[in-house]
Amino acid sequence: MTSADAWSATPTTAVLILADGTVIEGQGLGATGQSVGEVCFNTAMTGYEEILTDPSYAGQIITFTFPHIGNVGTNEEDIETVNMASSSGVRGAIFKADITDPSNYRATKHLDAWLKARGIVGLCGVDTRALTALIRERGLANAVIAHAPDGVFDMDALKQAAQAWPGLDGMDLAKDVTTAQSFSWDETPWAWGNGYGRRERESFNVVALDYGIKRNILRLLADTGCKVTVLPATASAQDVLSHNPDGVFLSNGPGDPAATGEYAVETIRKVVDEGLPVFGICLGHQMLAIALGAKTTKMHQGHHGANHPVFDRTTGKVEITSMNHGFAVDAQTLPGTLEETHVSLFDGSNCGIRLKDRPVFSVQYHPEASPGPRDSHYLFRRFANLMRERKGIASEAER
Ligand SMILES: NC(=O)CC[C@H](N)C(=O)O
Repeated sequence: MTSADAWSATPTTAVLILADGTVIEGQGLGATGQSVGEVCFNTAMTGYEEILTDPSYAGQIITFTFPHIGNVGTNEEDIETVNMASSSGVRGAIFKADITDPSNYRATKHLDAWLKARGIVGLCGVDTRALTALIRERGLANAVIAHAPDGVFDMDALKQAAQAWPGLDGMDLAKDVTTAQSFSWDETPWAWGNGYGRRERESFNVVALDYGIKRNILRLLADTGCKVTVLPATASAQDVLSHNPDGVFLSNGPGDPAATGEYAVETIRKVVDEGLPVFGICLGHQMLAIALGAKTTKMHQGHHGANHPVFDRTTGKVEITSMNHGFAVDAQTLPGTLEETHVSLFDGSNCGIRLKDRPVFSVQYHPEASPGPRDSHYLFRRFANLMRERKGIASEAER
């Protein structure tokens, strides 16, 4: 069937079809073809390139609520993906307005061409407010996004594909985006890119477990004085300990933490038992919680944006954070050994934990931002202080 409307000046060349049969029509951008995933919405007003290259979005189609996306083009420095060999990132992108020509001195490519080159299907000319309202009402939805320049779509087949997709619940995607080989961050060509990491090194030897790690995490760890060795998600505790780390970092990543737990949980548990300082972000936070006896749940609409207020129970301070998660740690299931340190001021959901008797802590949000505010960068310094403490070195100011 053709859905191009003879009365419309802009014929339909791309569609989004939700598993319940809802059809949203617009104009295609980026790659042609079709892709299946969970539709979420991100409320950030800046940083679309960093969002689109965050490996945690694997299996998801992002609706940008900010209407003008693409105005500053794209460049090589704002890519957050570290494992460039991984192809399984974001599944699609939805914008309100068509993409204008870039107007920024850093731009090297138009977002449309960039999406095409990365195989990301795009849809624009859509009422993103209505789509966001729909997701808020009905919850995160499985869907197919399709782009066909001739405007010909097999709607039934697309709907069936959306219905047949099992969804993120129970899906392990960290194994798809993690690095195949361990590597040292210092030796990667982009490590020194953005002015981070130039600080004189202290001798912190940090192992980062890569479940879908972002570049800015590595930059900030380096900036805090860490020499970072990145290991694949499936690394055993023995692998981790063979590097003789001063601390272990658990990264963000895509998919359902409960499904990722199989190989990661045992490693995390053993590392914690060793008494090593541990710092986890997002998926790393969720898996740390699972490893220590708590449970995670799927959220109704998730948190994706750059202005989420979080309350730090330990200091009484509020920080504005960057978030990207569709699962959350159920605070009701935290064992007595764990303390809830941070909560979301939007919905009260858990945003941070720490072990009462060990140097182990994690947060649900993204202190590395990229994009987003820098309020939470202090957590990297907190991690460094835990390592200093263990080595008998005096702590430095967190903020
Ligand atoms: N950014 C992340 O690490 C996301 C964690 C997990 N995949 C979630 O959606 O909750």
